Amino acid sequence: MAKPISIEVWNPSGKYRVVSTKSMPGTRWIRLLTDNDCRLEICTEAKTILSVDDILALIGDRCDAANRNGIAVGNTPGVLTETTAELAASLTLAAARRIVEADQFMRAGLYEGWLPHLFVGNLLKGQTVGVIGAGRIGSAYARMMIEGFKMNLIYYDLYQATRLEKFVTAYGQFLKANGEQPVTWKRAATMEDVLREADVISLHPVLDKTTYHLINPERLAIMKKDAVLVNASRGPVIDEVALVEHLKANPMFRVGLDVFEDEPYMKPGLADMKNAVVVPHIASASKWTREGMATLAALNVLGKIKGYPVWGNPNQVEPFLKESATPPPACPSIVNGMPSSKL
Ligand SMILES: NC(=O)c1ccc[n+]([C@@H]2O[C@H](COP(=O)([O-])OP(=O)(O)OC[C@H]3O[C@@H](n4cnc5c(N)ncnc54)[C@H](O)[C@@H]3O)[C@@H](O)[C@H]2O)c1
Ligand SMILES: O=C(O)[C@H](O)CO
Repeated sequence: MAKPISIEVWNPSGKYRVVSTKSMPGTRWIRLLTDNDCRLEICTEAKTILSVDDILALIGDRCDAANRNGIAVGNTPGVLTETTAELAASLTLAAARRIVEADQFMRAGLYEGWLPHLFVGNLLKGQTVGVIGAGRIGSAYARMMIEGFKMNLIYYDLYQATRLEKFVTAYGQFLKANGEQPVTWKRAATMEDVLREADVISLHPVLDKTTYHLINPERLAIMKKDAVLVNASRGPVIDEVALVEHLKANPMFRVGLDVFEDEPYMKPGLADMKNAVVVPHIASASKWTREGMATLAALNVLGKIKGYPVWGNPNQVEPFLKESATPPPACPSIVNGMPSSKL
């Protein structure tokens, strides 16, 4: 039997019991629930990852009907795209321009004056950015790198990224009309083509059996020796043991990682590699996104309680996020199609 889990309770006399496994940023999500007759229990345990036993202890045996009939599962896809893409772009720059190494050098008091060879890195302008998985985040990242740094694009996806291609074509024409070198795009026939050609490669596929260890020793071997590899998708997309070996053998090869194969742990040796920039799964950690996630999660719960239908497009959720407006009568995103009457 797991030990009791500490909680903070809002609106104790509320009719509907809502359990949040984490405290979340902002207060709108709390207000939305408590103003609508919910008793909100927020887990206040210091540990970040709750075990299944912990979650069972939190939910307790008071959700029998929900357990028997199946529980609606909601998510919050509409607010993560740009924030996650921006972190991938930050990792790209940090790795290409050796920001973390240089920062550590400076703080260690090692700087004795300007030197031509001090922390020389890679220029992005005019180079090729490779995107594997050109969905929502991959496409947003590609646009940032193309528009921001005038990089050419090569991408690999199972589907054609038509809007992205149109954007690059139009931006290329704009640059040309202004007397600048136009940017170009190419849809690669194979993932290997991207790995061979690109100077920067950012991974944005879903994690499934087709993308597990997508980056393996053979594929690392075909990448440019001074390439930059970024992963803000899911850790197991990279064979991290192979990556550590590759980083050791190729000091000019750099990576930026937001996610790890055995999260929260890193594979042995990774933490010692100066050519790796590592951050603790913070890609979605902007105030706007995290407050948006909390609000959308609360509205999924409320929508189910009130019997609202599911919103038509879970990626277009602006009407739910306006502080001053009443949210639409809908669940922003329910992924298992559980009807409201089942609650
Ligand atoms: N680090 C974070 O905090 C964070 C935040 C949000 C999402 N994510 C992760 O980012 C990734 C992308 O999310 P998204 O919202 O853009 O998803 P998405 O579904 O919009 O895009 C994923 C793309 O991957 C493509 N794909 C699937 N299998 C592939 C394969 N074998 N090879 C190449 N492409 C393939 C799909 O066709 C799709 O275009 C996911 O893995 C998601 O879990 C991470
Ligand atoms: O990785 C993700 O999907 C988000 O950052 C957390 O939900």
